Amino acid sequence: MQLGADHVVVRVPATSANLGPGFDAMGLALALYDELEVELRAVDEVVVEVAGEGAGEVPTGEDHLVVRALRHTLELAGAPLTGLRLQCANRIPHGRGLGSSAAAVVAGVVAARALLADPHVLDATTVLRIATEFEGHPDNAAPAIRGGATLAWQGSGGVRAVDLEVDRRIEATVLVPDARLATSRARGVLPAQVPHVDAAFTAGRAGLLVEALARRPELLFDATEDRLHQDYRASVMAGSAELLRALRSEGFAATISGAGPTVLALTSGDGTARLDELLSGLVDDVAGWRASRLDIDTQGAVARRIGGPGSPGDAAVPGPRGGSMR
Ligand SMILES: Nc1ncnc2c1ncn2[C@@H]1O[C@H](COP(=O)(O)OP(=O)(O)O)[C@@H](O)[C@H]1O
Ligand SMILES: N[C@@H](CCOP(=O)(O)O)C(=O)O
Repeated sequence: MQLGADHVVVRVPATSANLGPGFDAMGLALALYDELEVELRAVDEVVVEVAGEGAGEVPTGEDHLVVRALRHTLELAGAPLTGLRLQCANRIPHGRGLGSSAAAVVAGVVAARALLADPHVLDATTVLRIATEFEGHPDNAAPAIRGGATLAWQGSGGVRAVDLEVDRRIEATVLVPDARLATSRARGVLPAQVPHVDAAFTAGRAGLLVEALARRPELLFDATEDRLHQDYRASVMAGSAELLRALRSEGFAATISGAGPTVLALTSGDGTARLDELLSGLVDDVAGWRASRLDIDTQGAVARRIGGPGSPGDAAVPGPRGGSMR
């Protein structure tokens, strides 16, 4: 496959995975974005510039996660390897349970797709498959690619995802601590097996969550209960576990976001005002935490080609269904 562009810009949303009972399956895209610019170079070198989250921390060469995902995707598509310059403006905090690593991987795959002469050779399922190979689980990658809420699963036909309806009344608030926790560490404290009764409890709640998200926000409190991961992880995120308990004891549909330590609260109507009131009263108790209300992103990852001299100008790269990557 030939390359069809040499300069692209990509935007990828943060994601909150699990949503309580949907461990490794459900996720929600949030309007907090990493933006990246990739320019191909004739010289065979990689230059990475990072501003914002991760600056001075992440590698700046071939080991950079975006570069690895981009290279891997171009290789799979049989495109020629070239040097490149990558500029990252990162807003998704790292190691907080807001899908920064999935966003980086999806950014690399989507940038590679946009560079190809025919981006349609990589459909949304293929993009998800490649991203899941890097991440190990598809629950962040699916909403990062598709936007909105998604349910992803791995079956005999490979990894797949469907969109879940989200009632417009639902609002998302994230409570992000300064402290980080690597997803690998939070996965390491999970047991190999869980009691059947807990699996049954959680499966029921995951089904209920689909209905609560779609049209019954008043069911979100029950629907976000989980017995597969949050309690087991409390030992590695004591502050988050305490905040989660406090919010749930006040009736809020709060969960650990992804592998933590961020806490996500889903509210609607009066509940949103009540949460704001509670949080403003807690300011002194929650030093080291930042609360943000984030819109639910509905576009997912988007890419644009930048026109060079003699080319017709900038152009959005259509997703497999014409619009975004959905
Ligand atoms: N934009 C990025 N660019 C490069 N590496 C990244 C980026 N985002 C995340 N990473 C890598 O992923 C790690 C965080 O991944 P992880 O522990 O899964 O937490 P998160 O919940 O934020 O995804 C970072 O420490 C960094 O190594
Ligand atoms: N299902 C995963 C989700 C990890 O999300 P992240 O945003 O913390 O990377 C898990 O719970 O381990």
